[in-house]
Order: sequence, then structure tokens, then C-alpha cells
Amino acid sequence: MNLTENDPARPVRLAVRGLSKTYGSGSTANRVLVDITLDVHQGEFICLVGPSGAGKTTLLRCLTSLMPPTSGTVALDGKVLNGPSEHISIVFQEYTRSLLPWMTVEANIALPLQARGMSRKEAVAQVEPLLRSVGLPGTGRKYPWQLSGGMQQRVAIARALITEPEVLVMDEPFASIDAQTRLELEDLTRTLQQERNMTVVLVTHDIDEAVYLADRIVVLSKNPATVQEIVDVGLGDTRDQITTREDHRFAELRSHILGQIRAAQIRGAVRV
Ligand SMILES: Nc1ncnc2c1ncn2[C@@H]1O[C@H](COP(=O)(O)OP(=O)(O)OP(=O)(O)O)[C@@H](O)[C@H]1O
Repeated sequence: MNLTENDPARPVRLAVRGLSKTYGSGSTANRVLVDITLDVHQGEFICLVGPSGAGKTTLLRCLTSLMPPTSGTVALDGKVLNGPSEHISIVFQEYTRSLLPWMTVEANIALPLQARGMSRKEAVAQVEPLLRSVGLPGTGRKYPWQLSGGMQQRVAIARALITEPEVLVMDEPFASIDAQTRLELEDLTRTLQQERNMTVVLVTHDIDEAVYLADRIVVLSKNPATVQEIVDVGLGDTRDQITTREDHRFAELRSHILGQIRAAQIRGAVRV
């Protein structure tokens, strides 16, 4: 397996240095992340995988400054973050909780721009092109609950993109979506990432999804989580749901990552 830590050809967008996170203190302290160091390059698609409960969401929360780490730093373009950055957007798994049901689709998508001081009229004027790019033209006047789950997650993606973030962070974004729609959303996410030269960090439990989407896969260990391995996917920029998944390298990577996660699960259980 080709392992790597750095791609000198592309500048580092997110630099994670010695990041640790412990919940609680004293006898109830839960040491979840220890000494995570990782570079994410501009325009790179990183998938984070690991055993259940390893600390993937905790790492995303620290990456986006939704929560401070216990120690260590996250820097965006060389500047250490001390709070949420306007250059980083987040998409969560639960679109039903992240979209506001009493607001129309266009009002939901326009919200981040209004929060930055733009008038509602100006913000809403930017929505339709974005709705087209996520495959939902003409749906701005509907309410989220009038749309399917997959369509609502497209709305959530559009809302995350309206501020033109440099980094898109996604926490199991397709876990509540049916299998067929999930494949469509995977392709949409890769297309948007390439069109916008965005850096994406995505957490998933689905190893096939990680291999299909990622340029590199970061495997976390458990109890506590450290970076166990970073794997170069090397399947090229153009992916296809049928031919890429038939590639023998795809199968090889899937088996390798599954083996890594199982080993991490066993070692983590021993350490409890
Ligand atoms: N707010 C919190 N307060 C205390 N402990 C927490 C909190 N959030 C998470 N934890 C604990 O941190 C550990 C890692 O949780 P986290 O949700 O980050 O893992 P995960 O890898 O994303 O899990 P999953 O695979 O189930 O999605 C767990 O032991 C969890 O109980």
C-alpha cells in the first residue's frame, strides 16, 4: 500500500499539529484524540475512517473550531484558528435538523450570507445558480419538508457552498440517504469539489464510499485515536460508480482499509 503524509506540489490548506482532545477531567476523563498531526492540501479530498466511536466527529469538531482541542492547533492557510472560520463550511448527517423547516429552500440557503450582513434580496439572488449546480433548479420556493431526503441534503450542500468556502467538512453526510441517491450525491460532491477546487474532509463509516471519493484516506485508531495510517488512493481524478468500483485497486484498497479498521478495533478494545 502506498502511504504518504505530504504532497509538496500542493500548498497545505489545513495543518493539524499535535491535536489532542479529552472530554471531562479527573477520574471521568475520556482521552479521545491524542497527538493528531495531519496536512490537508489545497483541492484535496480526504476521507476520515476508523472504528465506531473512535473520535471522528470529535476531530471534525476540533478541525472546524466548533470545539477547542485540549492541546494542539489547527491552522488554515498558515493562520491558527481560534474560532469558527468563514472559509470553512460544514454539512452534517441530519439534514432534517440542520435545515429550518419554517423557511423556504431559498431562505435556508441564503441564511449564511444574511448572517454576514448581506440584504435578504441580494442573498436570495445568489441562490438559483447554486440550486442548479446541485441539481435542484426551480425549487427555491418550496419548504424542505416538501422534498425527499436526498433533495434536502442537496439543499444543505448548497447552503454550505453559498459562502464559497475554501474547505468543506462533511460528517457522514450520506448516512441517512437511500443507496441509489447516495451514489448520486457522492458524484455530485466530487464534481463540486473539482469545479471549485475545494478542499474536502469527509467522515464516513462506509469504506467503499471512502475509497470512491478520496484522494487520501486517514485511518484513525481507537482508545485513544491517533493517525494509524494515511493511504494514497491513486484512482485518478475521474471516477465512475461502475468502472472505478470494478478496478482491482479499488478492491485491494477496500480490503486493506477494512483490515486496518478491524485491527484498530481490536487494539482499542484491548486498551479499554
Ligand atoms: N460532547 C461530548 N462529551 C463527552 N464525551 C463525548 C462527547 N462527544 C463524544 N464523546 C465521546 O468521545 C468518543 C468519540 O466520539 P465521536 O462521536 O467523536 O466518535 P466517532 O468516531 O465519530 O463515532 P461514530 O463512529 O459512532 O460516529 C466517544 O467515547 C464518545 O462517547
